[in-house]
Amino acid sequence: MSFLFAPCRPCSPKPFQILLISVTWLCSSARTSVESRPPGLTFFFGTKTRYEEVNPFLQENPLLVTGKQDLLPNTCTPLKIVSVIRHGTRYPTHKQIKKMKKMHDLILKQKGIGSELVERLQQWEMWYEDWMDGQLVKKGEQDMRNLAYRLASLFPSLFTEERLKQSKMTFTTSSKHRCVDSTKSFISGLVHDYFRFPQTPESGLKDLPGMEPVINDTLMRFFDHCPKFLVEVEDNDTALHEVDKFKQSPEMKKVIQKISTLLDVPEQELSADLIQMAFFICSFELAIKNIVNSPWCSLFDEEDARVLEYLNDLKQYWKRGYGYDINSRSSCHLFQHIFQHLEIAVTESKSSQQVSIPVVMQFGHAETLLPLLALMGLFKDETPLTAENFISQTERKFRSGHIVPYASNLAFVLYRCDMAETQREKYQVQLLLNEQLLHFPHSHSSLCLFEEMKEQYGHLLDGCAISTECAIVKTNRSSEDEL
Ligand SMILES: O=P(O)(O)O[C@H]1[C@H](OP(=O)(O)O)[C@@H](OP(=O)(O)O)[C@H](O)[C@@H](O)[C@H]1OP(=O)(O)O
Repeated sequence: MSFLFAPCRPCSPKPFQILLISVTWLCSSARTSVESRPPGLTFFFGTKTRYEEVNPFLQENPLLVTGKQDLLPNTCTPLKIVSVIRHGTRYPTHKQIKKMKKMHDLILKQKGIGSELVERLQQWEMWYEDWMDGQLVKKGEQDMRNLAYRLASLFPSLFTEERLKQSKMTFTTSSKHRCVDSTKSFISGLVHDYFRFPQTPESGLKDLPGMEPVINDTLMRFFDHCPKFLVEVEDNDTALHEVDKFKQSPEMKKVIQKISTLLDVPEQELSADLIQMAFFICSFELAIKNIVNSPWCSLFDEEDARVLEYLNDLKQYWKRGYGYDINSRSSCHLFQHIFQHLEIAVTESKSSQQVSIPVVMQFGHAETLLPLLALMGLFKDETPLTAENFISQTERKFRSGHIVPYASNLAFVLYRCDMAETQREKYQVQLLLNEQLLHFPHSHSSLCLFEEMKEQYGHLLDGCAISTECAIVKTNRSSEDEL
């Protein structure tokens, strides 16, 4: 979907603005058709972005497979697919739901006749409840079922009924309920939607050996098991100082002023966090309920959306991406695990054996994918994202909403090419992100010889031991030095 210009801002009823009201009315009436379509903010929601934003054709047909022409020619046979998949669309976390209530209460306590927008916001029902806490929503289940159907359709020689029955597919997941439920939905999409096994209560997945999710947080939540990351980033209040600084930036202050005027709420009662939360309510209403004209969206225009997107991207950059080396280094075990799967398949193929596990599906979080992508050098900008360079980073590569929306997925596909002129060229790997070809940074090609990949990433295979990378190094300063 080409994002549309933002909906008109309803203006507050002040006498001197009669002329502006009439102009604004004309503007809004001209844009009524825009109001009836998704607001022009949908590609700025960062990690709260719908999957459909990166593949807009899915809005019309969620089962449409478009990438077949991008795959290797029939002279090359897919041997294995290893994927890392973010869970589907989810509810806000309880942390965010608390902020939602605070923001909505600020608006509810407004007395007298406010603007039409304030009234719409006051009439809006705060339907989010603490129990939701990041759980997968129905749309998220559908995200996963549809993704399973599309991946199987893209690689029918890998996703065969025979392999399904012989439990030659593995499904590993983070322990978080949204990931476990995403895995179950993905499997159900394969079994019932793609292979069309009858979906009856008794035809549970238990009848299919090996079709149960296996929880492995060492792999899918590696950041929780890396002491150096926990101490230096997760539990370090100063780690996100660039995020904190941007919350006080001129760009953010301008957004706060705008919202203060629109809501007639004193600026000192607002904050970047609360305004980001209002922006996220717009995203959740769209992603979860497909509400395209939420009053929360009418608070923002594209200029605001770009600032709020950058605030979220700064968090992801410094907490999950290139901000600190440990963010990506903590994902080495996952990368090595993926590569090992490919290497085993090459070995099996070279000895003319059947590939033992041709399908490896792994379900995690945005914070599983972002460090892994950073480790591979993907979406790296020349200049770090900071609180000071919002303007110059307008065309940045690191835009979390374009990389890790809900249901985002990174796939390594191993092929055997029998017509290859040399043994070195026989095994090749294609990289796909969100079902689209992704170029390896070292070659700017989406195709890499397996041997070349081994050479390019050898430093991660041999020189990145989690026990060393995640160890907390005690400084040898004496206690006096620390006084
Ligand atoms: O700001 P919230 O609470 O939504 O942040 C979540 C993470 O959501 P995200 O920032 O990625 O939109 C959530 O990642 P997800 O991929 O599972 O949605 C993460 O698991 C959760 O712990 C929160 O991350 P945080 O870094 O602890 O804020």
